[in-house]
Order: sequence, then structure tokens, then C-alpha cells
Amino acid sequence: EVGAGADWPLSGGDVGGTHHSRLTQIDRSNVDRIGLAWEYDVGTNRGLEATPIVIDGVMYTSGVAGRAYALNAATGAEIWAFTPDVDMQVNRTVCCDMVNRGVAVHDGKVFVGALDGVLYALDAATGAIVWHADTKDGSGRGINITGAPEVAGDVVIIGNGGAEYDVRGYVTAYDVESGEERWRFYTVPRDPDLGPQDHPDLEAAVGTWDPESRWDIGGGGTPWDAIHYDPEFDAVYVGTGNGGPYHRALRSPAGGDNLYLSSIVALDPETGRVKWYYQETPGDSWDYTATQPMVLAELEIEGELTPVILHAPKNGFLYVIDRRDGSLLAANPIVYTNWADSIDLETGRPNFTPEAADYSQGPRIVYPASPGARNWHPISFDPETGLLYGAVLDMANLYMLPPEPDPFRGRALNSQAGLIFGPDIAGILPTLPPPFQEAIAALPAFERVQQEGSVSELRAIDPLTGETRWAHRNLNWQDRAGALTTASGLVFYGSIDGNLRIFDRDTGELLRTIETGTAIIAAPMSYEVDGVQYVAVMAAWGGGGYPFVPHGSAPYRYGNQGRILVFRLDGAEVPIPEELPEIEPAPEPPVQFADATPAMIARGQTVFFQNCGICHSNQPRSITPDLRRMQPGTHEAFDRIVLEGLLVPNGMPRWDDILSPADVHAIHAWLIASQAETRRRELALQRAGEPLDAPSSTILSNY
Ligand SMILES: O=C(O)c1cc(C(=O)O)c2c(n1)C(=O)C(=O)c1cc(C(=O)O)[nH]c1-2
Ligand SMILES: [Ca+2]
Repeated sequence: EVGAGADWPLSGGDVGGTHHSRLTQIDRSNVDRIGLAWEYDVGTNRGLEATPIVIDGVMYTSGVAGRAYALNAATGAEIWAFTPDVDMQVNRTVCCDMVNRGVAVHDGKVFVGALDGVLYALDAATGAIVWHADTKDGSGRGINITGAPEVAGDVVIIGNGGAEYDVRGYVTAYDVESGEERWRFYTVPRDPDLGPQDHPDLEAAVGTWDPESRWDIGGGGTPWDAIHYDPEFDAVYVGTGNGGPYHRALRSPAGGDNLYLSSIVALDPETGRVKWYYQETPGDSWDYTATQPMVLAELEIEGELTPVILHAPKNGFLYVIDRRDGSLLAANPIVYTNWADSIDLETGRPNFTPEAADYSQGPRIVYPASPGARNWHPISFDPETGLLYGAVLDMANLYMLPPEPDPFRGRALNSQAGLIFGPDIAGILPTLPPPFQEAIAALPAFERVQQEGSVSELRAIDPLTGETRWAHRNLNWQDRAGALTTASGLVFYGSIDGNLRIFDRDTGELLRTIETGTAIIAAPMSYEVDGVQYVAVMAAWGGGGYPFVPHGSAPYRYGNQGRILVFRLDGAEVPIPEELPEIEPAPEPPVQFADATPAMIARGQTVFFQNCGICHSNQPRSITPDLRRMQPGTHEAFDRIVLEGLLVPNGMPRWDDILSPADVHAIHAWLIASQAETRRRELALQRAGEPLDAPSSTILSNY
């Protein structure tokens, strides 16, 4: 067994990626004695998603945009900190916050992918750059990195994100010593008119696409998280992403499975050739990535110990796949699903239910939602109980096509779908055109959304049946985190409410709640130095829903200062950050532009949601600025910020390649109108002695 004893040398703890520790010093009898050993302030206020690595008493981990840290694992003393020089223009094509999901450490080097697509090999002792490689392919597409690299033999492999934009996904392997590129595997084919495919295994894939596909948009398939090396079979399992644009009817109008979208692809680490693949969502139309973390395990199946991958991707099924050849051994739903009602074990294919889920026929409420039944939050597998422990979300989305297909725009949103999250559907209904309202209210799933709501839970799950053994209800649908199990029978699991909770793995009993005042979405991990067991977790709110800061969450109360929290027996109390001041009424906006008409303001709103709404939720506690609260100086500089990139170093990209001065003027007019209205409402609330509060809005729409 490599890892998850005293050391935690791989992101997932061990070669299986089980997020399970064999350490037992902390157990049911002494959880009350757990306290803070040390904390480290990373100095950023965006999401933290990495699981740290610990080797020989040193902790290595990553943070915002691909920063990396080496710390003394017993004391928290900084050994080095690395800040890559990232061109923040990349934020134009980053869907889900400036996160990074971890480093790989191998043979004296620390590997980390920076947000702008550059892979760094750092000297593990000093943090100095040994080599770096720009993993972008020269296509000019909106490629970015949020995932962790994976070492396989003498290569290090890294993927990318950007399928909501214009990216054709790929993984690249580099020589660990020199950084020289060894091979690249695109997950989807290119336009066959360009001649033969640029990878031999794409010749088989291209036949599953319409020759008239939207090749300009790139196809998607971005492998933005799980890349898993299996030394037993010398294979690299790559989880691939969703299609771009989302709906197959727009992407590949003649249909087809669209290989290798939403698949697990097993690659040979020496050659980059496909050994086998299993496609989980053929012809994906719902942002159903298969990039969610995998667990490599051995399960007894029909009396035979079988090497398997346990995989619960976004699409709501839990798959057990034979690592030897990719054959499907089991697939059971863990949430309500209506895009397919089951998976045929003979053919390995889903039994689709297009009448419920094909939104090219009109708006559809589809289960699970685009944030997925599961997402990147690590799941834990305890070999003793044979159970998985992880976050599960039972929720729907409303999906709609735009009235007219949007024209292609480089390095911009091209998903070509309007999404409304389950909890918001009823509230948004009255604002939609009447024919839409009637169509949506008549959907059978509308009733289910009203009755069942959206359920987020930590669950103990039997991998072979999908059955839930016990569950703990989370704060709300946005509340999901990574899990850790230990051989002493504990499950560690964080929350956006700022608490780290410890459960009994057998009964689900909540044994201890540790208040920290900082949201926890990353997975805790455990290690031992000088006979002391530690549990560490990175804490800060962020990721997919990062602009939306829900009530009751730690960032709502305390802000979002990122930190690494490390616990041990007989540690201290966790210092809670200071509470944020009360929300003030929006400041007085400038006088509305003389040429602003209702039509211009309406157009400004549309252009805003096409381009800006994915980052700017315009809520007072949002991580990104609430643009209804701009100060006079910001209004004055508005055009220079949006068109000339005045605030690129702060993370606000420039837009002059796709937005005209008239577009930006219209956006600004809409924001001035919104600010005036917000100020009016909030002053009235203040006069009435009511709390100023923002209605939650989670419209993610590109039209
Ligand atoms: O299609 C993509 O390229 C892509 C990339 C990423 C990412 O890199 O973070 C996410 C997603 N998709 C995605 O669909 C998603 O739900 C998601 C959540 C998160 C996160 O960090 O919380 N990232 C991403
Ligand atoms: Ca996606």
C-alpha cells in the first residue's frame, strides 16, 4: 500500500485515490479533544479546493490561480510560497472561479498547473522553477487549468477546462525531468475537412460526430479534474467533460455519441494511445462532465476479487467499471434522474428518456442539474466497510435553447443554453414569456421540483447497489464538500456554514462540530509527524457557485479569507474571523446617460447576462464586486475597465475584442438603472428598520 499512512503523498491519499487514512490516533473516544494545531493564511479571498500532500513532514498544496505552498507540516512554518505570473485575461474563459485542485509531488519536484495554462515543475526544497511548459495548443481558444497534474511513470499529465467557452479539450504528457512534451490526446475530433485527425484514436471517434458539427466552437470534452494513474495496469484514466455547445442538436445536428465526451478514457502513459473507454453520457446535452474523482478499488463481485473504478459523475449514476478492460459491472442511480432512467448492463448504454430531457423540443426540467449529482468534491472509500462517503445533490435545472442560436464568438460563452437552477424556477417563471411559462408549468418534473425541492447530503453509499446507508442533510444545495475517512471509523466533512463535522462512519451519528468561521468545500486529509496525527483542510468558499454567497454561510457572515486549518488532539480553539459590518444602502449612482432609452437599458441587461453574469451575481456579499454598488470613481473608469483592461491584474479581463463601445455603454446604462433602483429599495428598507438583503438570483444564461 502506497500512501495514506503517516504520509499522504498523492492528492487522493493513496494510489487508489481513496481519501482514506489508515491513521487511528484520533478516534470516536477522543474527538472532543480535537483542536487547532496551526493555521496558515494564504492571503486570497477566492475558492480553495486542493487536498494537500504531506511527505516526510512537509505539506505541499496549491491555491488561487495555481499558487503553491510548502509548509512545515507540524508547525505551519512557511518553507516557500510560489506565485505564478498569470495573465488574468484568462478569466474571460474561466467558468468557475480561480481555483486549483492540487499539486503532484515526485522525485524532488512539485508540479502545479497555473490558471493561464502553464504547467510548472518546482524544486520541492526551494520552490524555484525547474521547468515550465505552456500547455496551450496555439489555437487561441479559452484554455485554462484548474485541475491537479498526475505523474505516471516518467511523465506528468495535465488537462484543461473551458468547455462552456470554445475549447477542444485535451491532456498533455510532459517528461518529468525535462518538461519536454511526449504526447497529447485531444478528447474530441477536429473538423474532418482539415484532413486526418491529429491523434490516431480520433479516427474512430470522428464517425460518432456529424461532419457538419460546430467545430468552430471546439466540441468541449475538457478534462478539468480527474486524471488518475493506475500502476497495476499501467493506465491513465482520464475523466472527460461536457459537450460544447451544450445541446447535441446544436453541436452535432445529425446526432451520434460524440466520442469521447463525458467518458472515462484509459490511456497508455508511454504513448497516449487509447487502451479502452467507457462513455457515461453518450451525446451529452446537459453539462454532464465525467471529470468527477475516481476511486480505484478491488471489490468482490460474484465471488471474485475484481479491480474496479468507482465513479459517480455529474449524471446521477454510480458506475462500477472493470479496470482491466473498461467493461461495465454495475450502474445504479444515486439521485432521481430523468435524462435516462437506467443503464443497460448488457450494452453499457443509458436508456434515454428524451421526452423529459430533450430541451431542443422546448424548455425542460432535467434531473440531475448541471452542477451535477456529484461534482469535483472528493469522495472517500473505506475498504473496511466497502462504502463510499461523499456529497450528493438531488436537484433539477431548467434548460432552454436561446430563441436564435448565438453567433460564434471566440473566447466567450458558447454553451448556447439558458440554465435556471431548481430552487429558482418557480420564482423566475413569472418573468418569462407566457408561452414559456405555460410549457414549464406543464412539465411533470415541475411538480417534483415544487414537492421535493433540492436535497444536498453527505451520504454513505454502497457502490454496487447505489443504496444510501445513512445521510446527513447539508445547509442548502450549494453546500457540498470533500470527505475523509479514517481507519478509526470517522468521517470528516466540511460545510459552507464554516463548520468541520466528524461523523461515525457506521451510524452516521454526528460526533463533533468544530466551528471555524470559514467555509470548507475542499477535502480534509490526515498525516502523522513525530507520532502526532493531524487533520488538515483548506478553507474558503468558491468554485462553480462562487458569485452567490448564501445566507447562513460563513462568507456571508465573515468574508472569505482563505486559510489552511490543521487539527490535532489537545489543540487550541480556532480563531473566528471578525463579523462583516452591516450592509449599507447602495451609493448614489451618477445621473443616467442622456441617450439612455428603455430599449438600450434592456439590451444592456441582455448583454450583461450573455457575458458578465457568470461572475457578477450583483449581490452585496458576492465574492466579485456588486456592480449595483459602484463608487463614482468606478463609474468614471467603467469604459477603461471593460474595454481597456484597467483592472486585469485584479482579475477583471478586457472585452474590446467582442464588445463594442455601444455594448459597454448599454451595460453601463442598465447598471446605473439597477443601482438607482437598488438604492431606492434599500433606503426604504433602512427607514423601515428592516435588514437590507439581496434576493438570491442564480440565473446563468448566455442570452
Ligand atoms: O467544462 C469545463 O471545462 C468545466 C470546467 C470547470 C473547472 O475547470 O473548474 C468546471 C466545470 N466545467 C463545470 O461544469 C462545473 O460544474 C464546475 C464546478 C467547478 C468548481 O470548481 O466548483 N468547476 C467546474
Ligand atoms: Ca462544464
